[in-house]
Amino acid sequence: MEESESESAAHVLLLPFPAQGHITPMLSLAQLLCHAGIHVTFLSTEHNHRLLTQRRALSARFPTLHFESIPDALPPDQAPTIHSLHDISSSLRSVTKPLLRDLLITLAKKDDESYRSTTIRCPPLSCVIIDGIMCFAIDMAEEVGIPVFALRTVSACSFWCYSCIPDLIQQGQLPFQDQDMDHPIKDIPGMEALLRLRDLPSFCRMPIDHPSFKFFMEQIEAITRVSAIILNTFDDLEPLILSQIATRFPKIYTLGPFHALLKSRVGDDLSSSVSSLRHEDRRCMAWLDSQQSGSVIFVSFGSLAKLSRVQLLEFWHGLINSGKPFLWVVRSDMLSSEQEEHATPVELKDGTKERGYIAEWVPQEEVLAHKAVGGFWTHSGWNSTIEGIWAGVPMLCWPQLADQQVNSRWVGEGWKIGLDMKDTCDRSTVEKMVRALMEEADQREQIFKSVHNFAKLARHAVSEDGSSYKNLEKLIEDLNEKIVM
Ligand SMILES: O=c1ccn([C@@H]2O[C@H](COP(=O)(O)OP(=O)(O)O[C@H]3O[C@H](CO)[C@@H](O)[C@H](O)[C@H]3O)[C@@H](O)[C@H]2O)c(=O)[nH]1
Repeated sequence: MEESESESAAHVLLLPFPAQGHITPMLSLAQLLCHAGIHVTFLSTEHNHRLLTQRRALSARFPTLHFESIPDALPPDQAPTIHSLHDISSSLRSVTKPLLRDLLITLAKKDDESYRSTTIRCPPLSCVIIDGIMCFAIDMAEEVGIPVFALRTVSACSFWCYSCIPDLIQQGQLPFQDQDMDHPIKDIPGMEALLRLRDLPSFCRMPIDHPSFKFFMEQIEAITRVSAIILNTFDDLEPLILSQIATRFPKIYTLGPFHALLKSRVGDDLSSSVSSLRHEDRRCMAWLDSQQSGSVIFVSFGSLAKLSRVQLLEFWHGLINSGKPFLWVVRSDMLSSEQEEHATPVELKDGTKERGYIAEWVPQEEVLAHKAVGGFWTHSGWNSTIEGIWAGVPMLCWPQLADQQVNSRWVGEGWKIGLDMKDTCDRSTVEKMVRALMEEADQREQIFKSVHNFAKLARHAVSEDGSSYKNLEKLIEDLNEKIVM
């Protein structure tokens, strides 16, 4: 192969947080930048590097995309889930952080040796884009003198809510104890009439000295030091909140929905599975083909959610009692650790045959686009939410962690594109909510109208005249300019 050289002089290191919901948007961003000729070093922890089986295909498609790995302290056989945010963040700090410093120094040198073997000449590192919860990397990049941007993989409304937590503490609204969970939160600008205590990010339910609370507070403080924020949202979805964020973060690039912008810019032939850390059960697509249009409720709680056996069975009974056909992603690591980890209750699988399909992992974007799917029961992870909006599918929300509490409130009461059933999980509520989402004509029509409107706005955002498309051009220009400066 002849030696070629990319036109871009920019070389960006992308540092995702090691979990599916963070790797997927970061890898979409990597492809968008490489498509514009920018050199990208995509740095995963060793464990996830091995699981990214499509690395070769991606590097062949994008010659300026380089995959690198960095050790963490997790056992090699550990499933790709976070058992504890605290464990993973302390392993990143103790093991990954010092190595990252050495890597940044190496990549920042001109004529870097590590790329001599490749056919593309790679310029010295010019920018680091970290996941917004990998803030320990800011110190390293500052030390080496490289600008840092942050990709925040949550919605703008969640990001803004996180940013306002220090204010709520200062005003004495947090921490809260034995208070009515429906107590309104009035002091988050832009969402005055919307949130209740139960809608705040889940760590707000913990004592202020809990490691998770401290972890998030550190990130909230540190992220104010980055030069720019990138968000997987689009301007027409969260305009008021984005203007609030701009009062504290002057440089924001909204590029969402990432997966749709990727298809719009790079092409339709890309599989949505390139970033998957798990094996997909594609047989579910044939099962969907056999179902009536709009009849199926798709149930997926993302890559991290844990359920107790009681919750799992309540959900299952509720689904069965609703009488709706369902496609349900039940990961083998989904039962909480004190339960039998790798057991899906036999009762559940056997009893499902006639009424639904249970899968370990599915091609979610394809499933949401299938005509048989008429509703999406989700944990309100941001990727799932924005994928649901893009697909125009009404949502039922059962949030569990972190930002999910905020997203589900916005889905139910902000955007009115679904129903929020947070903090409940008994079978009769599940049955009632599934029926309400799938059957109640007036309500369904309202939700449909609203979600279809946002799906239309999302299509505009990623088109050539749209905000996300233009913001990407601006980002590329700015990344390239940094080299000249
Ligand atoms: O069978 C499945 C199930 C999920 N997915 C994909 O996995 C991703 C899941 O992401 P998300 O919906 O955001 O959920 P989590 O995996 O829980 O993501 C974590 O990261 C998100 C982004 O920061 C946060 O919003 C969540 O709260 C946090 O739990 C999505 O792209 C899905 O399409 C599949 O491809 N197949």
